Amino acid sequence: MNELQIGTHTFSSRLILGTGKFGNVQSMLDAIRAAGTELVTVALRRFNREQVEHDLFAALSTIEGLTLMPNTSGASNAQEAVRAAHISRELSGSPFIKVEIHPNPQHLMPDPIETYEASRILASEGFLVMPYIPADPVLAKRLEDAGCASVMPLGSAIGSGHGLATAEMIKLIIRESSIPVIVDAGLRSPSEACAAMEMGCEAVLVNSAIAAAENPAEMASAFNDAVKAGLKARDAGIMPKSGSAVATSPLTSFLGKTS
Ligand SMILES: CC(=O)[C@@H](O)[C@H](O)COP(=O)(O)O
Repeated sequence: MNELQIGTHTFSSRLILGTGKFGNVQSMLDAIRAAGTELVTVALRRFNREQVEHDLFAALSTIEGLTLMPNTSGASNAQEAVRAAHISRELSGSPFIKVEIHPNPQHLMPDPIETYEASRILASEGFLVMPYIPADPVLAKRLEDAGCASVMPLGSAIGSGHGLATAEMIKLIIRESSIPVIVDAGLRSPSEACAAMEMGCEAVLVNSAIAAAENPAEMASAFNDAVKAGLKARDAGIMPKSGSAVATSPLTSFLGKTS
């Protein structure tokens, strides 16, 4: 199966995990392994420079081949996000940064203006910028032109479990985009991840649906299967929809005689 290419990096897995909301560190590590994921996002505010042996960064480094994508969650404007990105690169050594600027805790919607500004600056500094954005095709194209490595439109509000509420807008983004489009946020069940892949997304980012499941590792494994199934179906060529019924019985027999 073909690989996910983000900037100069390639990944076999199309499932990106968030590391928040897990009941404990072991549950998070088990879920990451079960998901087969190679890229996880971590909020910068959760790195702990003073207690390396206990912190999340140390725990994640026990998983071989795992790449970190620090995120700027907690930043309320471009200036704060850029500062967070600089610190995160120093601490993690990762070239990836998920620009996440949502100033209003009531709905956590990304601020498109501040997100664009931070992404433009960080891309010009050589970061592999993965901005979390509203499902807006115009903004997505502007971010691509600004040098972002991918765009990550929301399926629905973070942690809401409302799935692919923005599906039609995401399809427009995919149609216009030359960089990977990754659905980030709102997915509730593996079937939605499968649908996102069938639709043409290059990957999905999931946190709440896995961390809040009764059995996070089993759910991570189910998402892993679903993402693979969606990609496989897309590559196999999904039949077009028809406005009317199309009989499955052929009008001519195998011998070429009319039935
Ligand atoms: C962890 C992270 O980056 C979240 O902000 C992300 O948007 C995931 O959303 P869900 O928790 O809805 O999967």
